[in-house]
Amino acid sequence: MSVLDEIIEGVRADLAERQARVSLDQLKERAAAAPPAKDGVAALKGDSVTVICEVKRSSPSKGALAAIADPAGLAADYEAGGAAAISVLTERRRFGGSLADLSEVRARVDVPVLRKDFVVTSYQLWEARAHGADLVLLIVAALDQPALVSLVERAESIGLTPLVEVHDEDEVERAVDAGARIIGVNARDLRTLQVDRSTFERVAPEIPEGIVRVAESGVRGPHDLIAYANEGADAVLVGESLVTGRDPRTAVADLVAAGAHPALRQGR
Ligand SMILES: O=P(O)(O)OC[C@@H](O)[C@@H](O)c1c[nH]c2ccccc12
Repeated sequence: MSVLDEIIEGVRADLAERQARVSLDQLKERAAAAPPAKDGVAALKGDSVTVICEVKRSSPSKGALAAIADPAGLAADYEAGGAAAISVLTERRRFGGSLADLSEVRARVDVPVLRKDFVVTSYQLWEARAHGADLVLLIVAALDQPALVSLVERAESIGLTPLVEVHDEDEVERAVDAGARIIGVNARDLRTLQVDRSTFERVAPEIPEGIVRVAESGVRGPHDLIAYANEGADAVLVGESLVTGRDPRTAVADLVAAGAHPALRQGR
């Protein structure tokens, strides 16, 4: 069994517990009371390379990264540094996250918020919306094609913008066929946890014009952002280097400044 399979097994067990506690109707009521979803595509696309900053306590590859007692405070620092969106890991067992983190972050920031989890059923989309998410991660490697297609459609129909994650050329084709408007190329293969920064360069050219291209994982600082930008990234998604660094606000500001450099505009 791959790491991804193991994670999903745990996600399904936790999901069954929540489903027993909160009915879909209740979730839909909460979603209806949530503030309307913000436009995720508009937030990520622009003249500059934008930065999505992640709230992540631990990871399967590295274990504990940061305690993050105040996820909303961290998100506020990210926003003050110029983050275009905030990603909140809500998976509990391996990443130490929760839907409460998502709600707290949502209440604090104005930029769009992404629910980062292992979504396998539309119940989780309603949860995301009920807790104020604007974007939701859908991982191609975790879903068969009919499930991917229906989750993309359902997400859009309830106002959520899916960020569809791929890590090879075949998965790009599946994401495009499913109607993705934002595709994230993850340099970390979730089956092996290996990070390979050349993945983006190889896979991104397969993403058709007009779809937002996000480079995910392995961004240590401005030089990695610039490399991804030169390979065609519209946005980068950064977690570990921000949560383990001393000054997240300044670290984000440095990334945002690099992403706004006029030299990057050529060829974009
Ligand atoms: O911490 P990093 O290397 O900066 O990576 C962030 C983000 O890309 C990573 O957390 C991630 C990308 N896709 C995922 C899917 C599930 C869980 C986590 C992820």
